[in-house]
Amino acid sequence: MISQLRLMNFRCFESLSLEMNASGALFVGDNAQGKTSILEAVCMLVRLHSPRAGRNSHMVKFENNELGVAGSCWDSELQIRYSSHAGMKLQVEGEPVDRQAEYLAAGGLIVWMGNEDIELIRGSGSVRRRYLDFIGSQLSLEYRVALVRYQRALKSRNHLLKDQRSSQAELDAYAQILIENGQLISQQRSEMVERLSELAGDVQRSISAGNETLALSYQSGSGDDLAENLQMTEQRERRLGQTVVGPHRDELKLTINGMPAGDFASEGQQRTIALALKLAQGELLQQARGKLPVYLLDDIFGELDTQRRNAVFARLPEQAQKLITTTNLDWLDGTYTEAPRYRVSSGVCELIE
Ligand SMILES: Nc1ncnc2c1ncn2[C@@H]1O[C@H](COP(=O)(O)OP(=O)(O)OP(=O)(O)O)[C@@H](O)[C@H]1O
Repeated sequence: MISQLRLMNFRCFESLSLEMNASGALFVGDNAQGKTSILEAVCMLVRLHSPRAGRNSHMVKFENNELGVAGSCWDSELQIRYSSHAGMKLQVEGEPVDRQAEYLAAGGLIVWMGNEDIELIRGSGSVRRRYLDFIGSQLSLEYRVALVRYQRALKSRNHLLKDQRSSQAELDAYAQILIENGQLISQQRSEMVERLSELAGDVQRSISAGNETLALSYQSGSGDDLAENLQMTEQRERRLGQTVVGPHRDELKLTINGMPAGDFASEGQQRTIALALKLAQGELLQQARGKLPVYLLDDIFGELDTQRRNAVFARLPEQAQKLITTTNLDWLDGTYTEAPRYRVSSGVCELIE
């Protein structure tokens, strides 16, 4: 769990210092006041990952050069400093660490739930691959390392494929990195999807009162043999200037009652599927890692009908720390009363007595 969070020049916060208890907190405020930024900072601190910033520089408060995020997570004291000229500087227990993998070894777990999760059903395959990658990276450091290597090699190989002068030896060298790391990624994604399908199917059944069958399946973008397929497609790849086989072309297929969810699920069913996928993520992480994730719930409860809201609360582990943002407390009918409440306004966060 997170017991302390400190921010400096993060988004609209010049500074913030929060002590948190095991149950979590409710952050209440109008739109654009800084609620989501607090959850984003927690996600950065624990996983070095922002669910919404394309670039780290976007998180630095306007007209400043450097941001700081620090805090106490799962009994480790963590600190991030970032500036565009010096990049990311990390510390664990007050000691600098050079590698992100070393920082992440502290091993905190996060589930982020937000209204944009509906894109998991409606959006492109990249949204679903990111969902799997965020889980995979929390399940094993090995997965994260393979993913980073794969993505770097893919970028370099695509660059070479666009250049007529690039040599076969160079292309082969990058293909080898894709093969080595791609196999691990495919293998782990396939195992993850099998377990997620069971868990998400169960959540969907409980939220829909047993009426709906949700199933997940993994469709490999590598074919049966990535090495062979890379060789076979190389001429086409040279023409197109990009690598066309590999895990970056994987799909996570979602079906509801046997039909593709993106094409046939109603708006309400899609919302339930999005919840089911995220709740399944939490259950998988908990089972595999033997500890509870922190749940970051970004403004979802005001949007949900009572039945779905109750179903989500019933499914969230009681002991898990939950950080919840909301624009109003109208929905809070005794469901979640024990957590401290904070008012967030123009980048200032104050405890509501
Ligand atoms: N780098 C930045 N520096 C300063 N302010 C920023 C930066 N990035 C975003 N903001 C601003 O911070 C404010 C808070 O954004 P945030 O998304 O945290 O609000 P919110 O309270 O969650 O709003 P909503 O309820 O609409 O989701 C917004 O006004 C946004 O424009």
